[in-house]
Amino acid sequence: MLKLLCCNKYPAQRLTPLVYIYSGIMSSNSKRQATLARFFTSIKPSADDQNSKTSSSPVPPPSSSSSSTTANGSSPLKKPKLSPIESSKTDSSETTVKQEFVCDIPYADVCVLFQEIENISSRLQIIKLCSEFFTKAMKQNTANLIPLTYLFINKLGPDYEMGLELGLGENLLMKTISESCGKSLQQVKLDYKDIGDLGTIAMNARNVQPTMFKPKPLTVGYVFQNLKLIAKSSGKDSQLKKIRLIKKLLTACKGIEAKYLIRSLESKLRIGLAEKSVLISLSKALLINEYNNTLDPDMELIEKAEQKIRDAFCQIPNYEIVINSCLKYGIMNLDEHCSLRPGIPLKPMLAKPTKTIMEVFDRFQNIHFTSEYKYDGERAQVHLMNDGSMRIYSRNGENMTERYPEINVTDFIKDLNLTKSLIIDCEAVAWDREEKKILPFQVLSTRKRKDVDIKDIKVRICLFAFDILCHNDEKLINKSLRERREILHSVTREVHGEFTYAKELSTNNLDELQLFLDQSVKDSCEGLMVKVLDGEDSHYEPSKRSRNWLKLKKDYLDGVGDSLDLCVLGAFYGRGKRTGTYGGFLLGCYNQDTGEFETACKIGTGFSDEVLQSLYDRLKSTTIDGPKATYIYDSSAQPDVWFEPTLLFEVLTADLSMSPIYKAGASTYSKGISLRFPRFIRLREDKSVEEATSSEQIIELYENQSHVAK
Ligand SMILES: Nc1ncnc2c1ncn2[C@@H]1O[C@H](COP(=O)(O)OP(=O)(O)OP(=O)(O)O)[C@@H](O)[C@H]1O
Ligand SMILES: [Mg+2]
Ligand SMILES: [Mg+2]
Repeated sequence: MLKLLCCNKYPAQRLTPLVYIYSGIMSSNSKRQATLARFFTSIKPSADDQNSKTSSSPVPPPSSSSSSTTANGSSPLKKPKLSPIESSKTDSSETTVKQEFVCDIPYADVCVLFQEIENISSRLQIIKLCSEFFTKAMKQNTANLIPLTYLFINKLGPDYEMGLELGLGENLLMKTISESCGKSLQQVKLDYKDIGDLGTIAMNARNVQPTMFKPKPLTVGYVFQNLKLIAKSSGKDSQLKKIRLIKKLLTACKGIEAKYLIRSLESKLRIGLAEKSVLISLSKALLINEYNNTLDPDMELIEKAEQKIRDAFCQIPNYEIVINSCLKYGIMNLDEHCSLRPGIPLKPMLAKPTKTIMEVFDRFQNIHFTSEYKYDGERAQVHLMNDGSMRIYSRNGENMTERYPEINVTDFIKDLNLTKSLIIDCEAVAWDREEKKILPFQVLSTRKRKDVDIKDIKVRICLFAFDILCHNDEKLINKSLRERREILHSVTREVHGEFTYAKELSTNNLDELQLFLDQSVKDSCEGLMVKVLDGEDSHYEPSKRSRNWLKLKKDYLDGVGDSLDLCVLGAFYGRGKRTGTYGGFLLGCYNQDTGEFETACKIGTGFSDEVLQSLYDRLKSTTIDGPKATYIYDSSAQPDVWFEPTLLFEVLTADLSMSPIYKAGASTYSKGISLRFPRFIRLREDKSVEEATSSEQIIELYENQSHVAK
């Protein structure tokens, strides 16, 4: 049915003969391909096409924000649009893409597809449906791919662009559904207890609601732009603005649309569509398009293409740029044209935990390695751009430049005539200027995160640099660490107490390494980072938790080797001294395959009275009536109150054990894994809840315990 829908709606017949004529002259020359692609995408539709489109997809609701609609509400159907090849530059100079998305595809078609996906479990079948959908959509206009991809992966743009997060809370959504679908709030709440899905509740309510005027069909472009407006609503009336915009969309919803609209607003489609499947489908559609529909790519080729997209995305986490580069240069040539650039935060390389120095030696037998102090602050990726401006990004790509107004990267550059741009990887650490020493992480976390006025800064920071990833637009990640270090030292200079290099030692003597580890702790560090120094294994691997970087944290050597960052899912009321606040919390890890939170432990140790009070003040407004459908828990371990997932605790554990009650990793193991004697260390403000320790990581830590490994 979907096939029919798509075929009728986006007629390809007119393209087909041209494809055949031109396929004879196609070569791998990407420029020629781009010219042809431009030609194909700019073909004006015939009157027939327009009519068939008009009959199946009438005018979208008028909106000042919808550029696909004219003032009188008529749709400029398939007017010749610029393909992304023309409308969006992907030159290395470009850092932000200011293109509004026009996409006339009926939103109902997307929802029909979502429903089909929800009803099937075969990943291959899902990929087939998605890639067919993308292929059809591309025939109409290749630019359609961008809003579609974002809708499919529950995002509105790159993570590093501020203000594009949805994930609206259920209280706001319940209020809006009640107001726009003619149900009392109490009834919506009761239904929610019963059904557990606001999307279904909104759909059911919409479908029995009498409507005076037949709403105009929604298009993908219109929905996408309004979702963006909702996410971007800020200021004192932001809640009202959001509600108004959601109502406008909801009243235009028909059939199953309200269900998926509400779920998109929650940023959880819950149809079992993993981002990986979307990327494979996207790769397939791009390959088919690239070969002008003459190729039926096999899985091996598709997975190769998908890997290219993933690799590019780790360096430029922006689907718009990555997709446009695929269209312009060809997916297999992506690595030559789409790589890291100053101004866009690449995904940082991560390390694997180890529990003993011996483990390090086992891993790095016959390998040149180097050790650096592991500073305990926050990751800071410092960018200098060609226009002389600078940015500092956090571990998850958040722009933190405002947080550090006292930092001026040009102060640390040896010769500004020779260095126009760069990206360096550092740890920002609180620094005592009088005593000239490192201050604990807790001091750093007292600094405001936003709107920092340089006059008010009490806690100064020092940047400890440990890597350089790009210099004068030349990417350095495929050079050895030894070479990168040399470049770092040759282009920057130390400014005491503001910018220094991470202390390093290259030795393969066990005693010397032990002394260096002990010294690092005396010097207020967490331990060491041990890294491969030469050869391919020492290349910088964006976003990878690599075995080529090992962390050795002194405090955790007796436990599982590392701390864990778990999401707060619920709480238990305090008794005795803790009456009036929460006395304990239910924590969970994040399953990246399913998007679910799996309970891992109850925690009540490590909190001061002040911390408990501030946690109470902060968490009580995130209370929800019952557990979310994405919480995997056992009924014997239910907390007194449940929360929206908003906050991570960094916790320490004596060890990990199999549990009859907790569910971490339970989708892979017959039983779940839980933390024994968990202890709160601190809040993890620089990670989003999806960046919580994953179920996969917990399984790995569990299996690495000596008694389990045996
Ligand atoms: N010399 C160094 N080289 C690399 N990273 C360092 C160094 N010194 C400090 N770091 C910090 O250590 C971090 C890795 O260890 P850490 O245990 O703090 O990770 P995390 O932020 O808790 O993330 P995860 O637990 O997911 O790995 C890096 O992301 C970086 O912020
Ligand atoms: Mg750290
Ligand atoms: Mg950690």
